[in-house]
This record gives sequence, structure tokens and C-alpha cells, in this order.
Amino acid sequence: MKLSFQNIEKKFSDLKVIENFSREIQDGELVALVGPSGCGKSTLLHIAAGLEKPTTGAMLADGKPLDGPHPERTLMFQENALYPWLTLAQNVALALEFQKVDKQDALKQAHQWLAKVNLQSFENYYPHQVSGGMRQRAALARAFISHPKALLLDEPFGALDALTRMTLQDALRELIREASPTVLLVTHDVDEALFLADRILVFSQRPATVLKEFNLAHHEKTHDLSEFAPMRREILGLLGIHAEQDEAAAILEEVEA
Ligand SMILES: Nc1ncnc2c1ncn2[C@@H]1O[C@H](COP(=O)(O)OP(=O)(O)OP(=O)(O)O)[C@@H](O)[C@H]1O
Repeated sequence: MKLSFQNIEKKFSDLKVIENFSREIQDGELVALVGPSGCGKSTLLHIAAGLEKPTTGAMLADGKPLDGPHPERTLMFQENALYPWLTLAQNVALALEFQKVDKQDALKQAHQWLAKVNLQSFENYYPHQVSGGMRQRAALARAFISHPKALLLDEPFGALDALTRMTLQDALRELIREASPTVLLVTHDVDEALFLADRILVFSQRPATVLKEFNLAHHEKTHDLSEFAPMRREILGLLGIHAEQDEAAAILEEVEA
């Protein structure tokens, strides 16, 4: 699905959050949005989801103006949004039941999707009985089960430790390879953006405008991102973080872990 943001401006009362944003996200492309906290990244996702309307400009999916939310554009949040009173399988199946798929059939498919994210044999566990990483795996299965044409991911792994985050990024990449949805990924983690994205848009402070765009399509990437070190440094610089500070923070994180 092609997503088109056309001259989008968004205001909440007097607060201007997005300023004249125009971009086309091509079918099957993964574009990461990074920028300072509160600049308006989530608002852009909400506009693409059809949850918010732009104040001016237009949001199109495959050339048609959006008419509210639709299951073909699925939003996934950082906080695991699983229902605590349902098992992992029931949570995943629910996405299909909302679309009127028969309950037994939905459960059968949920088991298959949980296996794809390495949660076979945890189908009947409740969310509180599994780790945060496993809950996000289940949330990924739930996001993919209805074969969305566009996935709108808002800091999906933001609450996880660095190692778990990397295994989830691998799982997400596998699912994307298989299903090829168009993906918009909001993340604070520059390495996550470098690892997953075909394109990275770096935003300014609010109102969000694009400071710079980085193209990474056609790179075969591993978690060893050393070849992207100059790009990483430039992105961090645009975000006002100097590499030395970032390294010091990483060392502190390791010491504290
Ligand atoms: N529905 C709303 N009503 C009023 N103000 C809102 C609404 N949604 C967002 N805002 C405001 O718009 C600004 C941008 O919020 P947004 O969540 O898009 O930022 P963000 O870049 O995603 O931030 P973060 O990285 O911290 O999640 C914030 O000041 C927020 O308070």
C-alpha cells in the first residue's frame, strides 16, 4: 500500500505539531521516523492510521483519501496492548474475530502465527505469565495475523532491554520479509532505524519538519552496523546528541545492567 502525506499541517488548538509534511511511502517500503520527544512523530502515525485528521493537507492510501481507521492499516504501540484476561492465543485470534472470522478458525491461525514468532507452547499462557519480550512477540503476531497492508509501529520495542530488542527486531524483519507490508516505524533507537529501515526521516523539534532524509535501501544489514557509523553520527548530531555522550550513555547502561 502506498501512503501519501500531502502538505500536511496539524494543530491541536494553538499548538502546531506538524508543519507542511509531504512524503510518499512506497508499497513495501519501511520508513523510520526519528526525532526529539514530543515533536509530532506519533501524531503522523495517527494521521496515517486515520485516527487523527490533518488540519490542512491530505492523507492518502493507495491514492484515496482516508476515511477513518481500517484494519488494513494496523497500529502497534510500545506498551503491550494485550488483554490480561485472555491467553496469548486468544489475544492474537481476537484481531481476526473483529473481522468476523469464525472463532475456531481464528484460534487455529493464532497458533500458527505464535509459532512464527517462536511462542509455540506458550499459546495458553496469560500475558502476565510471560516476559515483556514475549508479550511483544505476541503483539507482533496479532499485528500480522490480519495481513495488514500497512503497519504503523510506535516505539514497538521501546520498553525492552537492548538484547531482547535486537531479537525482536530480527523477528519483525522476518515477518516483514514474508508479508511485505508498508511500514512506518517511530523509534528513539537510531540503531533500530539503521537496522530495519529502507529510509530514515530525521525530524526537528516541534513543529516537526524533516531535517534530513537518509536512504538505506538495498543494504543487507546485520546488527553490526559499523559501516553505518558516519550516518549514525550524523543522525545523532541532528538530534543534538554528540557521539561521546552517546558512548558514555552506552557504557553507563552496560555498567548498570
Ligand atoms: N490528541 C491530542 N490533543 C492535544 N495535544 C496532542 C494530542 N496528541 C498529541 N498532542 C501534542 O502534540 C505534541 C506531539 O505529540 P506526539 O505524541 O506526536 O510526539 P512524539 O514525537 O511522538 O513524542 P514522543 O517521542 O515523546 O512519543 C505533544 O506536545 C502532544 O502533547
